[in-house]
Amino acid sequence: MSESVKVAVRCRPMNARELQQGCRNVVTVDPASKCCTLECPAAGGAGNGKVYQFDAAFDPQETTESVYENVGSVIVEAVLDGYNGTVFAYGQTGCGKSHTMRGFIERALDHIFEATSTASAQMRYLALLSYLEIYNERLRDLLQDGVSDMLTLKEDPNRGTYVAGGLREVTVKDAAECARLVEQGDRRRAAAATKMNAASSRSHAVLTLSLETLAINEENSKTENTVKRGRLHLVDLAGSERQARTGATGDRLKEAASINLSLSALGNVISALAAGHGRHVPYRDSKLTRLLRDSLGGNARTLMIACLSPSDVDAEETLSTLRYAARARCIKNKPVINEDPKDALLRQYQLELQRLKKLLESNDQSLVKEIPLTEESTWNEQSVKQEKYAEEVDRLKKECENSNLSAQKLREELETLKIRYETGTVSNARPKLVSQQLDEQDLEREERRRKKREAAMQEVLKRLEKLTIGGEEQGNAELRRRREKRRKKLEALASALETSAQEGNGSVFQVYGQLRSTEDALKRMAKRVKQLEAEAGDLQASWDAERRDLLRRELLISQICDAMVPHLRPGCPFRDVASVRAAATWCDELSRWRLPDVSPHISLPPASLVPKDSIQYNIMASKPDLNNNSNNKDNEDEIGNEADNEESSEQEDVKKPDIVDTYFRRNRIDKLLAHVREAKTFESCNRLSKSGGSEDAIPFGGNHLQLNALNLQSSAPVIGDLDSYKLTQRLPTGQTSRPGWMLEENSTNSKSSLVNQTIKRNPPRILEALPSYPQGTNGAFKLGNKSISDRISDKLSSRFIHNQVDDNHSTLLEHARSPTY
Ligand SMILES: Nc1ncnc2c1ncn2[C@@H]1O[C@H](COP(=O)(O)OP(=O)(O)OP(=O)(O)O)[C@@H](O)[C@H]1O
Repeated sequence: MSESVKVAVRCRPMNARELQQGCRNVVTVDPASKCCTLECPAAGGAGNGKVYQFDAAFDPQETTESVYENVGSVIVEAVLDGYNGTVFAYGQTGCGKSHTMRGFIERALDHIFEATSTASAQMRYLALLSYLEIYNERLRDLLQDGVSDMLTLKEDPNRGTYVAGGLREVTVKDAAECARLVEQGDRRRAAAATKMNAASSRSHAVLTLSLETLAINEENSKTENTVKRGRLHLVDLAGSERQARTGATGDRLKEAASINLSLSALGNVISALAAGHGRHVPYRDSKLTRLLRDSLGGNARTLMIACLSPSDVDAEETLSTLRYAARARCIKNKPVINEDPKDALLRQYQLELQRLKKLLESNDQSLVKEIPLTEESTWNEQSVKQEKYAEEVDRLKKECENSNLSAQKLREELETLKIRYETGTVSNARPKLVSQQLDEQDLEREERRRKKREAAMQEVLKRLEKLTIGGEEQGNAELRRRREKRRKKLEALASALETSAQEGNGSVFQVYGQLRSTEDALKRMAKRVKQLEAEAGDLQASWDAERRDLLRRELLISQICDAMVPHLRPGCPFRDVASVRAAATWCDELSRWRLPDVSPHISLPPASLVPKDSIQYNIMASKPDLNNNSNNKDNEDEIGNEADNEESSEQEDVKKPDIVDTYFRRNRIDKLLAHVREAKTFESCNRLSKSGGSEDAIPFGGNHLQLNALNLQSSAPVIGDLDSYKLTQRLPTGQTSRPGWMLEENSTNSKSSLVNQTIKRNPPRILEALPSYPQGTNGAFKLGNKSISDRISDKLSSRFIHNQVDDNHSTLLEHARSPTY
C-alpha cells in the first residue's frame, strides 16, 4: 500500500543577530491547523501571506522532544516493525536542521533501544550502526579513517542502494554506545563558520541504524523463523546558501557550490516524484539522491522536516523551502516490511545455529547407528563430514565478508564456533572408533562425554546469541509499562497522521490533477497562439508592403503637386495638397470626392485707359459668366463711366496715352479697394460643375486659364497637355497666347501679340473667389498676412516701379490688363 511522504514544518526562534538587526518576523505557525503562513514582504503587511498546510507544524516555542514525539517517533516505530524509515531536515543554512536532527538522533536511539530491551525473550535483535557524509560529492566514512576513497554507491535489485567498499557498520547494543559513535562521527564531519552560521555543516550526513529482528520459536525449533530488517536513515542535509550572504570564498565557496548542486538535484527529484505520471526521476544526478532513492518514492516511510527562519531577510529562501515541502507531500512511497532479506546477518546467524543443531543431532544418531560399521568406513564418513563442514563455514565466512565487514565480532564468534566444533568432532571420532571395541563400561563413560559436548555447544550458542540484543529489561515493569503505553499512542498517532495525510493529499492531488489538465490546455493554446502569430505575421508583412506602396504613391502625388505649385499664380487659395484635401468632401452618391473649386476667377477690372480702338477684345472667346451676370453689367457700366470720366484726357492722349499715370490715379485705386470692401458674402467654395470643375467662363488663351489644374478629378489639363495644346484651335490665326496660370516670369515672351490676347470682359469674380480667402478681423480679406487691398496696392506699386524702367508701352498695357491678385 502506498503512503505519502509526511512533512512537518518547524520554525526556529529569531537569533541574536537577527534581533540585533531589527529583523521582522514574517512566519506564522498554527500548530492546531498545521498551517504555516509566510507574509509576502512585497505585498506588505499582515494578512497578505501565503498559507501552506502540512502534516504537522511547530512554532519556535516547541521543543525538539515535542517534535520528535509528534512526528519522528512514528517513523522509528515503523523501523522496529521492519520498515525502512527516513527522517531528513531540509532548509536554508542556519535554519535549525542540525539542531533538530541532533535531537532526533538522540531520541530515536533511546526509542529503539527501549523497545528492544523491553521485548520478549524470544525476540532477538541485531543492531548495526553506520555514519557517512557526502562532502563535495564524495562519500566519507565518519566512523573510521582511511577508507573514504574506496567508498562507492551500488544498486542491487534485492538490497536497493548500498555503500560498497568497506563502510564500517558497528554492531551496537545500547543507546550510549551509539551516542559515543555519533559523537566520534560528528567530530570527523566537515563544519565551518560562515556569516550565516557559526557552525555550518558543509556536508550532508547520513546516520543509518539497521535493525534486524528475529522471533525465536522455542517450541518448534525446526520451523524457520522469519527475520525482519528495518533501516532508519537520519539525514542532516547541508543548507542551501547564497554566496553573497554567507560570504563564502575559497573552499567554503566550492563546498557551497557542491551543496547547492546536490540540493537542486534533490529538488528536481521531489518535483518529478510529485508530478507523477511516470515522469523520469533524476535520481542519478547526485550522490545524495542516489542514496535517498528508497526514501523518496521507494520502499520507505519518510518524514521531511522543513526548517524555517522567521526573519524577513530570509523570506525568499523560506518561500522556496515551503514550496518544496508542499511538493514533497505529494510524493507517494511504497513501504513494505522487509522480511527475510537475503543479506540479513541475523538470517545467516539463524541458519548457522540450525545447522549446528542438526549436526549435533546427526552425530548423536550416527553414534548409535555407526557402531556396526567398520573402522575404515567410519573414518571415511567422518572425514567427509568434516570437509563439508569446513566448506560450509568458509562459505558463510565469505558471505559475511562480502555483506558486511563491520560485523567483525560476529565473524569472530563464528570462527570460534568452527574451531570448537572441529575439535569436538575430531575428539568425537576417536571415541567412536574406540567405542566399537569398548565394552559396556566404556559406553557409559562415552555418554558422559557426550553430555559435556552438548553443554559446550549450548555455551557456544549462548555466546553467539550475546551478539544480538533483546529483552534485557524484561524484569523492569515500569519500563515495560511505559513502552506499552508509547506503542499504543504511536499506533493511534500513525493512523491519525495517515488519515490527515490522505485528506490533505486528496485535495492536493485533486488540485494537482486540475493543474495538470489546465497545463495541457495551456500547452494546446500556446500551440494555437503560435500558429495564429505566424498567420498574423504573414498578414502584417503583406499589409506593410501595401502600405509602403500607398505611401510611395502618396509621395508621388505630393511631389507632383510640389512641382506644380511654383507654376500657379500667387494667391491661389489652394497652393498645396493639404488644403485641397482639407476642403474636400466625400460624396456617397457619386462615390467620389467633391473637390473644392480651385479656380480663382479674380479678374481685376481692365484698365479703361487704353484707347478702345487700340485694344481688340476677343469677345467670342469669352463666355458669359452665368453666375455673375450683374457683375458683368456693373463692370461694363464701370468701364463706361471710366470712359466718360476720362473722355477728355483720352482724346488728348489718343496718340500717346499716359496709361500709368491714369491707371494708378488715386481715385482708380480707391475704386478698386471699394470693390473689395463691398464683398460681404461668399459662395461656398465647393462650386462644382457636373464634371467636378467650375462652369465659369474660361477664356481660352487668356489670362483666365484657371486653377482647375488642381482639380485632379475634373478636366484639369496636365502640364504636358498644355505644352502641346494648339492655341490656334480656339484663336484666330496668328493670335498667340500664354497660359494665364503660368508664372508671369514665363509669360513675357509675347509682348508683340498683346493686343490679340483675350481679356475677360466680365467684371471681376471677387465675390466668388474670395470665399477661399481668409478674412481679417476688420472685415478686410486677407491673403497670407496682408489684406487683399494691401496686396493689390503692393502689386500695383511694384508694377509701377517696374514699368517706369520699361519704356515699352505695350508692356505696360499687358501688365495693366493682366488679371492680378
Ligand atoms: N528551534 C531552535 N531553538 C533554538 N535554537 C535553534 C533552533 N533551531 C536552530 N537553533 C540555533 O540556530 C543556530 C543554527 O542552527 P543549525 O546549525 O542547526 O542550522 P543549520 O540549518 O544546520 O545550518 P547549516 O545548514 O549551515 O548547517 C544554532 O546555534 C542553533 O542552536
